[in-house]
Amino acid sequence: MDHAANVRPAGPRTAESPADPASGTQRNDDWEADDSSPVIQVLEKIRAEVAGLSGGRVADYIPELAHADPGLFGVAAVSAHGRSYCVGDADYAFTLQSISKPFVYAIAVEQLGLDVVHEHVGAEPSGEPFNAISLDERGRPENPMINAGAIVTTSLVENSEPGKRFERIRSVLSEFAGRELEVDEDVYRSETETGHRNRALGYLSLAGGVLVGSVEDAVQDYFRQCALSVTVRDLAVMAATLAVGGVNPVTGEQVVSQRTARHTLSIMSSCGMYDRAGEWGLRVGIPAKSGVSGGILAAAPGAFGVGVFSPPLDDAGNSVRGVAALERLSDDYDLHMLQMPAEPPSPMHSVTRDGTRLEVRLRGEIDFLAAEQVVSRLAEAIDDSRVKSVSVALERVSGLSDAARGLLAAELTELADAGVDATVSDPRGVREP
Ligand SMILES: NC(=O)CC[C@H](N)C(=O)O
Repeated sequence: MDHAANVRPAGPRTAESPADPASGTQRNDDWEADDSSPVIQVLEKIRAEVAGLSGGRVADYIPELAHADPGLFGVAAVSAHGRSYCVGDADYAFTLQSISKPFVYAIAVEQLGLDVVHEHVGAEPSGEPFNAISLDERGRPENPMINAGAIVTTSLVENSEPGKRFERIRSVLSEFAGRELEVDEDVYRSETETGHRNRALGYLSLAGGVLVGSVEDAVQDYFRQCALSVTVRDLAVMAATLAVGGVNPVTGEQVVSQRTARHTLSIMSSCGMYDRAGEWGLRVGIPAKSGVSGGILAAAPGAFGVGVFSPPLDDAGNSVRGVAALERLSDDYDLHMLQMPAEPPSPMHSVTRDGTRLEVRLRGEIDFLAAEQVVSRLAEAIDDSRVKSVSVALERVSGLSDAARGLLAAELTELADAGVDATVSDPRGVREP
């Protein structure tokens, strides 16, 4: 493969601001930071720190992958609002390999539902290498992130037109990336000529009664999904799409449901790094997926999508510099998913008492936790003999979750039962489901 031909021209590197920088919620088509951005400086610092790490080996069991230059390194981050930050060999194209697995899992879950998918494949970390020959006691591969489970997951993807299953996979993965992804035919050919262990895993799953259709069809589509060509920027957009509930933050397209995105992040966090999943959870704590070409995709929920690329792998098959870069990023910038969240602003804009009347003005997005604060404050009015009436103002509320709506309604009933006259002003209609 001619790697020079694989270098895409750099994308637009404008420093244009989003249309409404103050809102921070504006979707950005191709908004990419320039070198002066402090976020770029953060990524540059991480690149400098990991550049000297020399361990690891470039994968060669797929012969075409052996040509990769071990010195390549690229990292990209895309924010929940679609702004992108790229450093190093960010436009170098490589193949997705196992990073395709969570996305094909998302397609299967979206089409068939979680329960049907997991009749065919487990959801437990295997503690074994990605190409292990193992099925659980029910005859299912242990999870959809190891090869056996991924081949089964691919076999589950439905398409109304027979033989067009891969086209469906390619098109949804392209929606995740926000651009048309294409197969690297050299890598595909190289794996189909040598990937007999994956065929064996397919037959084992067929014998277990969990692979649907023909093994060769499933394995062919699996090899093609692994050979889709991407850059770290693509990985970061794909990760950001999972991190923000299935909506691509660059194109604005809802690719999968919020629930499917959450299921996918769950599987990535328990099984995405093969037999290093526990260590990864401890040191990085960001749902992630690695691939043997040297890519790692990491999705920090609600915050960032990150893509890293560096071909030399450790003995679990994870990029050595990629792992080190994500460890630093997580630790230095508090991206661990179990990091204590910052205290959110109070949902009460003001609480005032005027004689016998208590007025509570709420603000922002009210979720279950915020509503719990509000109802506990309203409940104090029942014990306060000075208060005869309560007014709750929702003018500044931008949204109420179903759970919050339920808590508020129950507390208003409590107040009424206790003889406190409660009124709600809701000019924006946020109490309507
Ligand atoms: N870990 C990986 O990236 C493995 C993917 C590769 N296509 C294989 O099946 O062996």
